[in-house]
Amino acid sequence: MSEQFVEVIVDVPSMQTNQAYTYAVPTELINQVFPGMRVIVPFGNRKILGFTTKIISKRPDVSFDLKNIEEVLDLVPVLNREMLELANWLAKWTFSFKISCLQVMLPAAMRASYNKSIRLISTDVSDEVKALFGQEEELPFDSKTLTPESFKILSKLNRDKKAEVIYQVHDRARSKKVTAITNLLTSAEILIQKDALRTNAVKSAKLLDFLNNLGDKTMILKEAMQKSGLSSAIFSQGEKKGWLKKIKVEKYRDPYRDTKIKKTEPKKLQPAQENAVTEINQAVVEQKNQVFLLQGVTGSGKTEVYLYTIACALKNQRTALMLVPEISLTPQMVRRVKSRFGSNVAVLHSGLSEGEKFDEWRRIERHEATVVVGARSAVFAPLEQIGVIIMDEEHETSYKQEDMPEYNARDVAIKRGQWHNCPVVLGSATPSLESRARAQKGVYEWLRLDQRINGQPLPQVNLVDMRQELKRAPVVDVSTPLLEAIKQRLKKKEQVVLMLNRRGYSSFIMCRECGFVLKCPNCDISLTLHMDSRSMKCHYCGHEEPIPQICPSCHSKKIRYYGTGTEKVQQELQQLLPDTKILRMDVDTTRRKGAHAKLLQRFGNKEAEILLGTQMIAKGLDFPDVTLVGVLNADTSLSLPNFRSAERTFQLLTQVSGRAGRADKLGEVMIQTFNPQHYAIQLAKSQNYEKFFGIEMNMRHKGGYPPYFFTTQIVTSGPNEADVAKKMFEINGQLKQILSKQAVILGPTPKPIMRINNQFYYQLVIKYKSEPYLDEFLENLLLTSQKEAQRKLQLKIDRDPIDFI
Ligand SMILES: Nc1ncnc2c1ncn2[C@@H]1O[C@H](COP(=O)(O)OP(=O)(O)OP(=O)(O)O)[C@@H](O)[C@H]1O
Ligand SMILES: [Zn+2]
Ligand SMILES: [Zn+2]
Repeated sequence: MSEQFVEVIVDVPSMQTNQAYTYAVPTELINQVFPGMRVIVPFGNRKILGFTTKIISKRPDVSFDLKNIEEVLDLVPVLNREMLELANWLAKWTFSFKISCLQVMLPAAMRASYNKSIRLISTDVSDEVKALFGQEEELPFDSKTLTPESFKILSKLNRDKKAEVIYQVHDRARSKKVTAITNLLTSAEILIQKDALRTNAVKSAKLLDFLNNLGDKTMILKEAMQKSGLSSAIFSQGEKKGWLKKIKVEKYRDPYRDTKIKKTEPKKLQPAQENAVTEINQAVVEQKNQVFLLQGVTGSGKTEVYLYTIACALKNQRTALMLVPEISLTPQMVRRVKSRFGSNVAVLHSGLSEGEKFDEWRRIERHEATVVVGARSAVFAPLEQIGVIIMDEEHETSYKQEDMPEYNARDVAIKRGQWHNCPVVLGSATPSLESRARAQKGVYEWLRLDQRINGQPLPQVNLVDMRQELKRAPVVDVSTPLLEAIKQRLKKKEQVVLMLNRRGYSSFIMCRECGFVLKCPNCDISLTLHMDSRSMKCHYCGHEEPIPQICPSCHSKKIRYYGTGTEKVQQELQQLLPDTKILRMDVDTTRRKGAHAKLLQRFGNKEAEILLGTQMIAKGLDFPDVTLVGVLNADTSLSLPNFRSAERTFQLLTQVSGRAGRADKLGEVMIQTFNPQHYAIQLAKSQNYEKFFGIEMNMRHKGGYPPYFFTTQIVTSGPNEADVAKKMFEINGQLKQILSKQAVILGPTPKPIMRINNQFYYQLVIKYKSEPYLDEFLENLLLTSQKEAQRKLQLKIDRDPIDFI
């Protein structure tokens, strides 16, 4: 008799379970299991989800009995060979567990949910316990639904073997079903039924006519009611008479069902665009894997270039993947792509519900959508035969995921380009130093768009020296020159965008008498003032408390808030400009689903003159009437202890400046700064990326930072500071033995925010050029660190970290 076995990666994120486990396939499932399917398997005393990675037809040589897989959740594999190999690579590259890499590729709805319940297996229990169960045989067993006391009692029962815990696995992936009708009658039968009707049975006659027209098609009931003008009761009667059948059919949850999008035609390309398109399309047609850096100033028509290359891929029977940062997935952007490629487009971003994401994913998987536009995780979209991969704003840090697996979508995009033999286009007005340096060396093909469309000049950028302003007037957020400029634009009925740079910045409370600052009790960070909820909140652990009226330390009443929040600026501005409508866009006003899109739409409809926001307004916006952009505080991101802070600041200022004067009206930018001499600010003023690149590369060279050196960061955390520090010094010692003289170790040091949620964080950073033993050492480190779970120590390894803070 033939036997089958499968290798399964189980849903237990730990190093010990990082290797595949072998299970037997029960007879009834033989030849129904393939690599890349989700299965439910017994594991210890539980049942859990797993992914099959390999089918084996020969019994493995082991001394123990192999357990059977319990259930197969998928009819066809949900991960193909490319994805399985990509997951292996990703796990190694990012020092992550295989299961985390497999899960990250699928929509959240396809992860299993686990329920635990507890059941009594002994009658010898206290009255307290009996009361707890009441009439119930089982109770849900988790610390969220139970009170802490009940949870303790039940846990003890389990330890005393008087109760058992039952584990259940659920597949959360559900398609949406709606009622549809099918006709059960032939035309001849319809005639007979009609003849038999009484003359006043008008509605039945109408239904029969409708069915006759419907023929053998299936129609969603709602639509049938609309088309026929008949009520659902009439259709139900028809069902009883045996004329029609009601069935359930699947309906995609379409996030864009309410948006009507007109078809648009490609624009006539300008010469620089033409040149870029020709180069990229040649690679598309020849199926040549090549990475392009498309460096184009803001408003130079990069997006139009992307659309041309997507069209070329489709013409060659291939698909296309376009990645954009979450924040620029604006309705404007989606509209631009959908208006060109219609229902071929699937959109994936975090604003969609779990169900919508699942349905978009399946449209791609079933080849019903051939163009994907999406944020970071869309890089794993299950497209086949990819003809071109595009990454807009390639320098954006949001392409890097913070949690395991800590991947950079740029690396994954390039990897997928190799698999599909297709070009990868990295686009930006301010490329990351890494990419720009590779273009210089010829590793990437370098394409440039140096002019704005129609030869429009880049906006004039002026600096406002806030040190001078301070001498003239007390602290204000909006300086006199900026306020004057705003007033002028308002007079001309033009629009203004104001940005408050909040990176590493927040408003906090300080006592003017004794200097006391209100801090989070769990973290080493001051609490942030939130006017909307009238409370102080910790941005790291969520702790919340009332705003103090008197200083908790010296009881003085002179406690007040410092720093600038968008709300405070809005209030201040509203007082200065009472008749002006100001829209505020920040985390607080965009929390609700679709709020981001609505705010932009209102601004686009000119319902407000001023859009005031955090960096989320810096990207992608294309509004023709915006002629003034103001930056309230250019410096906050400069002062962060981060080797990329100049690069970040330059990029942000250039991006936001690019929002001004994009159509036929001239644009102007005003940047308020305390460091007008700083090269990042000066070069943002002259909008000279190339010069900035030269200076910054020099700085990186001197400091030994990327792109000259690679970096890897190791972070250990735990509840006991001494344990954490000891572990880090231990690692430091081991590293010194395997690293060459060329490598440098920074640290170990406490992280700038050392304590978060009562966990202590220490880090060290390795800077290196080429270290043959490093990867293996780090993999081993991860493996052994798992055994330290008793001391509750956590270890995280981050290759190419975005920053060290
Ligand atoms: N060939 C063209 N002819 C006419 N208009 C064009 C052409 N290409 C692009 N445009 C228009 O010019 C404007 C700017 O183009 P686009 O948004 O593609 O620039 P971008 O380089 O992506 O800008 P940013 O990086 O600032 O977001 C858009 O309104 C776009 O419709
Ligand atoms: Zn906190
Ligand atoms: Zn005080």
